Amino acid sequence: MLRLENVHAYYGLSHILHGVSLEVGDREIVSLLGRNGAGKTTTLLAIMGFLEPGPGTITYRDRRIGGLAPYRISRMGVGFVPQERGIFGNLTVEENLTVAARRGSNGAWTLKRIYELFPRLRERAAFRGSKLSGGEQQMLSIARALLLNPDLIILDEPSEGLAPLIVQEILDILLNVRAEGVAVLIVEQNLRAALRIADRHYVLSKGKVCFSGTSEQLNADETILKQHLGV
Ligand SMILES: Nc1ncnc2c1ncn2[C@@H]1O[C@H](COP(=O)(O)OP(=O)(O)OP(=O)(O)O)[C@@H](O)[C@H]1O
Repeated sequence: MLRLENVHAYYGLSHILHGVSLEVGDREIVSLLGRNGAGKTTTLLAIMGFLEPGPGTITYRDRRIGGLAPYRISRMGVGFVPQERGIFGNLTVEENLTVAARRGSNGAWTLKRIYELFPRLRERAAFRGSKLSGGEQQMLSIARALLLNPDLIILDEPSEGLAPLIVQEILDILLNVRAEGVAVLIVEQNLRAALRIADRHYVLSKGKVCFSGTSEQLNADETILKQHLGV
């Protein structure tokens, strides 16, 4: 569904990604791991069209998306949940959701279904975005991405700064989302969270993939765990 082949990315003159290749299949949950500064966020920004395209190819459903504007990539069915969450603090939860829904197609994800998946958001429907807890903001950000009816949802460290119980809740939501047919690419610092939900993992180091494999293979690779994941 999503394929990166030998992708390079730059911030000005700084060469950050040095030939990243990875794949996400239909209905798969794939994690992207690595230490701070390894290039995880940069990889997501390159996929979503926020960076000038460098050498390498990025394809989504066999169409090249490198160089397309972010809104076009999201309209093709790629939802993005950025690290800073991107919700409107001065709008209510329901307004945040209806603004997102209006931009989407008449697809499967409706406000009603979103409230079934996120009962907390229904309870908080009249609250302003800025009054939500970190976990609720993260849920709202995921809900907004789903209302665009994506086939693939990409998340940048959704567990960052959240209490373990809320992290569990968010991981359960992502498992439900996958059960509905949506593939997931998730950047994580939290190895346990990644091992819990992802089918396969990629580990980045200095802008290169230094490991790719299943949870079982990752758990068995002590060098990768020690050197690149600090376990
Ligand atoms: N806007 C920018 N301009 C220049 N360099 C940047 C910029 N953003 C990130 N970098 C550099 O790019 C490298 C990769 O950063 P990136 O944010 O992709 O890492 P990461 O793996 O997501 O780590 P983190 O968990 O810290 O977000 C780092 O060396 C970082 O300092």
